[in-house]
Amino acid sequence: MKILLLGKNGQVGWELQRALQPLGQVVALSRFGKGDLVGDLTDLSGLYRTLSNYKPDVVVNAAAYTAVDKAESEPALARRINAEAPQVLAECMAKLGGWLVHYSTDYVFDGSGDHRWCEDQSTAPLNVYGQTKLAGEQAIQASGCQHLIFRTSWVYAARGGNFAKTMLRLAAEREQLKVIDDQIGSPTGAELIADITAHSLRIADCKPKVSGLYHLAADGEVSWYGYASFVIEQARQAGKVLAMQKIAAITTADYPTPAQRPLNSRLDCSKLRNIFGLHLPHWQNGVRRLLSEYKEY
Ligand SMILES: NC(=O)C1=CN([C@@H]2O[C@H](COP(=O)(O)OP(=O)(O)OC[C@H]3O[C@@H](n4cnc5c(N)ncnc54)[C@H](OP(=O)(O)O)[C@@H]3O)[C@@H](O)[C@H]2O)C=CC1
Ligand SMILES: Cc1cn([C@H]2C[C@H](O)[C@@H](COP(=O)(O)OP(=O)(O)O[C@H]3O[C@@H](C)C(=O)[C@@H](O)[C@H]3O)O2)c(=O)[nH]c1=O
Repeated sequence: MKILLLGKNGQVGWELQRALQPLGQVVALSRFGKGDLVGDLTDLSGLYRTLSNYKPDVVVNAAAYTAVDKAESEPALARRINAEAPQVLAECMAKLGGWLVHYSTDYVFDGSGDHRWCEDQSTAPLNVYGQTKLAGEQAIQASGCQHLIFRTSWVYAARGGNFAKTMLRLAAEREQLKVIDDQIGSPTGAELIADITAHSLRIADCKPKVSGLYHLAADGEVSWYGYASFVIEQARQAGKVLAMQKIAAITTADYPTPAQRPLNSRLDCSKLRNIFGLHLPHWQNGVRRLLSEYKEY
């Protein structure tokens, strides 16, 4: 299998570099590309040329515009990277007859209710990032290419920026933290996402019917406040000295941000479980592992 990985230095991209190796020949690109291969998702004609010449069997797109608040003031750039580039990738893979693996987000939903969202439920993103990610999904689906789109949530990894690492940094610097307690979701490790991707691709290679959209999030649920409390408690138990004396649970209304975020980010992952036979571990398992491996911590 000839695999082209885009976004190799992101949280998920970094883990994919490891997880995809056993599947075949992997060429991994950052935004700076390699030789004639273009890796910059803003360069649509360069992407088209790269895929047409290189002719991969699989493109795995881990590159994205992920700055949720900043996207509100850079909608054109977010759309280019999250929607227009995936459309080019999908149209090329439709012509080549290959697979496109792509990642999307819980932020495509409006966050109403307290149920777990299924893949076929109505989307209504509250912010620019979510709107552009949804447009990317839709372009891939419309292209007719064979695809695996994994909608995941609250991604963390030892490498890269994420909420858990922000909380550890703030807890080391400040006496008090205030964290939102009414947005509920499931922190999901990049390592897990990469391993599930590799497993699913192996199955997809012999079963083209699995092409489609899947929810992929760790089991269980928690608020950002509960997640932060868990991370800080684990750090303390491991002997880390923190300045933080108090962590206060606040509401979304108490923490205004440029981008509105959904209250209910619970994803129902039964489709992934049924089609691929995969049981996703509880979010605490992966977060414990992150903390035991995270060097600076
Ligand atoms: N992070 C999260 O909490 C969640 C992420 N997702 C989705 O999962 C996927 C992976 O996310 P994650 O690994 O966390 O994201 P990261 O922000 O860690 O990584 C994104 C990568 O995209 C790259 N990138 C940004 N702009 C461009 C560009 N113009 N051309 C090429 N590469 C570019 C970045 O490059 P550089 O390093 O050079 O900046 C970075 O390596 C994305 O599709 C994201 O939308 C879904 C749910 C939650
Ligand atoms: C730093 C901080 C954040 N928060 C809140 C703000 C926000 O509602 C929540 C998470 O903040 P962040 O900005 O880290 O997370 P955010 O960038 O919104 O995370 C999202 O990223 C994109 C890419 C996704 O696809 C989503 O699944 C999700 O992971 O925590 C606090 O309550 N207190 C704090 O001190």
